[in-house]
Amino acid sequence: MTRAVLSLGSNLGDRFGFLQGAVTGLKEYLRAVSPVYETAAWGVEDQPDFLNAIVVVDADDVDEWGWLRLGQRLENEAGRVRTKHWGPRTLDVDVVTVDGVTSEHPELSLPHPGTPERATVLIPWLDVEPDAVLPGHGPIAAVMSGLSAEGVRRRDDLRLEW
Ligand SMILES: Nc1ncnc2c1ncn2[C@@H]1O[C@H](COP(=O)(O)OP(=O)(O)OP(=O)(O)O)[C@@H](O)[C@H]1O
Ligand SMILES: Nc1nc2c(c(=O)[nH]1)N=C(CO)CN2
Repeated sequence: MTRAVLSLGSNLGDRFGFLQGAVTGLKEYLRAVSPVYETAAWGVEDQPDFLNAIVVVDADDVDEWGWLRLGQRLENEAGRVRTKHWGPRTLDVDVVTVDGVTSEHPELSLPHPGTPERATVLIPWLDVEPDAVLPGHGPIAAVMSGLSAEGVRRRDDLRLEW
């Protein structure tokens, strides 16, 4: 059994529809789905706000590479066009962690190296797994306590169905 935490993001087109499409595509594996957050863009700041959410998935027959491929398939189904690094996208699916797996492979780095700096990942993750631990960094609540939550706003009017 591999349990994974995936982060979903969208800042182009029907943002909520793309997140809902990803959740629907993961239906058979879902264990938890976070609230949706409207978040100011980090990295390249001159782009539209994102919607971000976290899902927890698990499966007997999907390993870490399987989660990556599944995420990439969902991105492609959302019509994602790869343009610039950290640029706007219809759907981004990042593999945040896979239980028991660390990797420094350039195509699959685990835990995802951006996680300790990203309130856009940690805040929704805390909603669904308040006691989670980020390997190498400690409890996610402690990691988040060192970051600002500015620009991360919960959208209670948007609920992902699963
Ligand atoms: N944990 C991971 N989850 C998803 N992709 C990863 C991971 N580790 C490495 N990658 C690789 O990152 C590459 C680029 O992904 P992508 O274009 O989505 O990056 P990005 O979303 O712009 O930036 P970031 O990865 O910092 O969020 C992919 O080809 C993928 O193989
Ligand atoms: N708020 C926010 N900003 C981003 C995000 C994201 O998911 N949320 N993803 C990016 C590329 O991975 C770049 N910037």
